[in-house]
Amino acid sequence: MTKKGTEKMWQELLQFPMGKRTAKPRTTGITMIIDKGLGLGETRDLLNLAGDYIDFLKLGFGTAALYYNEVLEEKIHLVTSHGVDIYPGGTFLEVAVLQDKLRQYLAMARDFGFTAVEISDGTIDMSLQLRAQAISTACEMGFKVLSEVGKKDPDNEFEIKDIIRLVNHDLSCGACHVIVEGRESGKAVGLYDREGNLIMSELEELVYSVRDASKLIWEAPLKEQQQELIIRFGPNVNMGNINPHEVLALEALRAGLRADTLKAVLQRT
Ligand SMILES: O=C(O)[C@H](CS(=O)(=O)O)OP(=O)(O)O
Repeated sequence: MTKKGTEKMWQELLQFPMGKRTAKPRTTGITMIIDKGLGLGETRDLLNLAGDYIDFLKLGFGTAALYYNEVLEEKIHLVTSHGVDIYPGGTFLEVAVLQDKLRQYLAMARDFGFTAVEISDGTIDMSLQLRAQAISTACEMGFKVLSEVGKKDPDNEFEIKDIIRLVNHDLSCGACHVIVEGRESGKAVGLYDREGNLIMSELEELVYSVRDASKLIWEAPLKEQQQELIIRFGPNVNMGNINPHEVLALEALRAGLRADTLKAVLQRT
């Protein structure tokens, strides 16, 4: 029995997703996963199981540099053939910027077949001018451009007003989405406190002040964060840095097929 067939059978019996869930290709309700080294077989399994629920796959950090060429090319082909955009981690671009090789980096990423890139300065310093130039050059080269706001070092954090300014800047330069930093850990970074709780006053200020909050992708690696974002924004909130093994679990949260969001999502139906 095909997956579609199975889903249809359940849907004849039960109404879900509760809340209106967007379908691919999506502009809201995006799920971005962080891939820290899935092999080809694992990637194929993941896409066969959950490809409908994945919009972007990030090859975390600089792991793209560590693949055998043929494996990377095959993986990119496999991922894109499932309608999923693929891009190297922002840290890899930061390495290229530090070495003054931005254009060459973008050209190589395009030659490999990456469909998106991330422009970030989580670890390095980047002038606004260079940031604007990086975003517009990548757009001209045909990439979907995701920018990211936030620093990885908790002692060198941006203030919320700086984050707001950068989000608006990046959207005006052509970024299709702006990622709000949350790292893999989801703790003591961006809008998360040391325990991983969302600092709601900052979140509300950000959402209220940016020109289009629907373009934000919240890095939310922990279930409690995903739950809180769905309760605040609904099933079609954009979320990133999702563990590949938790894509269906997140989709169940979005659809109200999990105790943690069942009532909240039902209320929106
Ligand atoms: O993949 C990366 O480069 C990092 C991962 S983490 O923040 O170091 O956990 O994320 P990015 O959002 O791309 O900067």
